[in-house]
Amino acid sequence: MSALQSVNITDGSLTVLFDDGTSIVFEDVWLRDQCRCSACYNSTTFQRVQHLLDIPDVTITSVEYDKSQILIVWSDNHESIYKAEFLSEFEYSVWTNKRRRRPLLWRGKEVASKVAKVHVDKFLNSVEGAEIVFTSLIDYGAALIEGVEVSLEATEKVCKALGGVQHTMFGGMWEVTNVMLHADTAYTNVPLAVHNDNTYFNEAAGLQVFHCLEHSNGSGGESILVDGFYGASQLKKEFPEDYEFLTNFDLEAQYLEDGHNFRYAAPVIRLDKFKDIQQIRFNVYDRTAMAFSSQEECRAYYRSLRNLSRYYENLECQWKFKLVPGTALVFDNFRLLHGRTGFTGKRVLGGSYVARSEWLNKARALRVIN
Ligand SMILES: C[N+](C)(C)CCCC[C@H](N)C(=O)O
Ligand SMILES: O=C(O)CCC(=O)C(=O)O
Repeated sequence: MSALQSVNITDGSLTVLFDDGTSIVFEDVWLRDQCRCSACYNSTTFQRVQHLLDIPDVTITSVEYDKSQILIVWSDNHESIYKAEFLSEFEYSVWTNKRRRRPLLWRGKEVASKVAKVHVDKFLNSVEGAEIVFTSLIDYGAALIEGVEVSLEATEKVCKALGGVQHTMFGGMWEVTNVMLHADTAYTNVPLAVHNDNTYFNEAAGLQVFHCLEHSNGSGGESILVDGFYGASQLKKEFPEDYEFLTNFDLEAQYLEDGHNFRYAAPVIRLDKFKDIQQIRFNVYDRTAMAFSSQEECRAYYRSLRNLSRYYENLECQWKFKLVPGTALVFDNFRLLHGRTGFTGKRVLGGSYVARSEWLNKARALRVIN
């Protein structure tokens, strides 16, 4: 941990030099906003006591410090203490790097040997087991939970431990069979090209959990996963203008069913403020018929989607495997695309969605991510 070396008041800000050479300039309003005294901060709820508009317009009157903390006396005679360890977290590159992720991109079945395979008892009953699963979800976007009793109830316990059952119009825990419970081809036995779910929701499901509860009197029904971030990264290298288009153009998607008309438009490749890929929303089936502002925009739409899709449809980029009863697959619906081969016979897929906020919360609580 960096110790304080010097502290200087420079009109309206404080320049703090740490003994590792790091220098950070803090504005007075920021410092007052971070005061952690009992009048300014509720240490039980981790919330500020006062409104932003009630932060007084004050100046720093005096500063005292040693290696581990700073005492500021304000022009309204309020006193604030700041620990060196707290302040050191706000060096911009340190602060931003803590929030950036570096997923381990993968291409095809090589990932099978890398994703976590954890027994359900270890996942549910040990911190280590949970850490392994969430680390695999962060690194590769998938994990396998083995030894799960072949029932929806046992699968639900896994979904809850991942962050909770996310309820949508499809229900909470669902059983997917080739019976048209909903107006969607998932409830058939036809092949499904790899896709992300819920491109028509304002926020897509975070995780999907698939547990094949039964497949009898038939064949096929293999699951397919592909790393959506890998494909998008390849598109950026080989077709940069298409990448640019798909990170800016709002593609509209829709889900229609009796009594339901979900519709949402967003980029197929969503970037965060660091220009890192944050989400893929790729589903060839749920696209609406769109009007375009120009012929060029229309042709860019088809060209860029097809170029991206070629990575996702490239068999060398796909991990194809048969889910068997007892093993629950969990994967990141913001990153991985999933699909299946056609099948015959009776096939029952149990599972649920898990909201992104909820599973990232679990991963953060485990300190798998910041
Ligand atoms: C069965 N389960 C609820 C998982 C999916 C339901 C259909 C999802 C739709 N095909 C989409 O891509 O969003
Ligand atoms: O049946 C499967 O294996 C997957 C179905 C699917 O893609 C979905 O439910 O979104």
